[in-house]
Amino acid sequence: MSSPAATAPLDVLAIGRAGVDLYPLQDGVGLPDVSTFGKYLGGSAANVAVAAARYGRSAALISRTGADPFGEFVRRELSRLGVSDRFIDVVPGLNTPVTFCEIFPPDHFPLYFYRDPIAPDLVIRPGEIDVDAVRTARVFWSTVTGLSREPSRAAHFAAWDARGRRPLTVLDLDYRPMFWGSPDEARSQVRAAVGQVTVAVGNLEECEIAVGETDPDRAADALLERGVQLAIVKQGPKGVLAKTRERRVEVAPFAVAVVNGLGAGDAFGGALCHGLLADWDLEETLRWANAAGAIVAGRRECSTAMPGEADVRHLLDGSVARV
Ligand SMILES: Nc1ncnc2c1ncn2[C@@H]1O[C@H](COP(=O)(O)OP(=O)(O)O)[C@@H](O)[C@H]1O
Ligand SMILES: O=C(O)C[C@@H](O)[C@H](O)C(=O)COP(=O)(O)O
Repeated sequence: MSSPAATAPLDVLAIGRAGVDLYPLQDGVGLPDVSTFGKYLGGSAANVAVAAARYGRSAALISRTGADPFGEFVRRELSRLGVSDRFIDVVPGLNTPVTFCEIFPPDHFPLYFYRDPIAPDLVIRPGEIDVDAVRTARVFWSTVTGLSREPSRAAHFAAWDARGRRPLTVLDLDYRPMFWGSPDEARSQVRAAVGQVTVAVGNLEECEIAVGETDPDRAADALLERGVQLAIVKQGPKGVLAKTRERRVEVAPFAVAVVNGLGAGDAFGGALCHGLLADWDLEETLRWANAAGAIVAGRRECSTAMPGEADVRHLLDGSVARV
């Protein structure tokens, strides 16, 4: 795969976490008993960019790594997987983040993030944002982790200011409690961020942080009331609800034998970008995104597990029964 030309507007520009996922090669055991690990590109925003690139979309990631061999791996792997690394800088003195998980199918996948004292992706400064790239990207994708610390928080707001709430400005509500001082701190930052975007996507726990609602319909309505044009509430193996001012669409999930549910949300995100860019009907886009999520839930890792068009079509064409 080739990286997009530096001058052309990107289909998808994401900003956020990039790192190394070290995932157990044994399932059903805790980390004290795991003996071997696989090494994969990780980080939610990186995964979404890779997922979009899999469908032929031009994609780039704004992020940072440490000045270490894992940082080199992240940049090399992004490029190999079709995501431009031209907005990835090195932060001297910090380590590239490493993430471990435990794999207890079908529904228990605890994550262990090693991002202390601060992850390089949280030291992106406002003046370092390529505002032209942010303004012209067809999709600008961000996640709420970027709001958890300065200077990254100011950099996100600078990017949104430059973009001016232009469609398709997406916020992944991706709330990870361990990155925040308190849920209340997250609430106030995420609420301010919702007012900058046109699409919000999150699960029920994340919607509670964003708008104080845990009922899917009420959560979507509350996001729309804050000026979002498309609100998407993911419910894991229960599927997804999406609302615009005119429409309410609910799409069932696909049944899969779950290996590792981590990464399903990012697969959903990359597929969502693809469907929105293609201007597909909302229901069709969500069916595609659910299928992509299910495929990754059926695989061990995240980035390199992202499906291509043929994989998704295979599932959509009914080769595997729907729930
Ligand atoms: N166990 C599963 N079986 C089938 N589909 C799944 C499963 N987990 C997730 N998905 C699909 O992936 C989408 C995103 O996953 P979800 O777990 O809701 O995201 P997140 O990881 O961000 O919370 C879901 O809407 C669903 O369609
Ligand atoms: O997001 C991270 O920093 C690590 C990811 O690579 C990770 O595996 C993950 O949590 C995926 O997120 P999800 O798609 O929301 O399950």
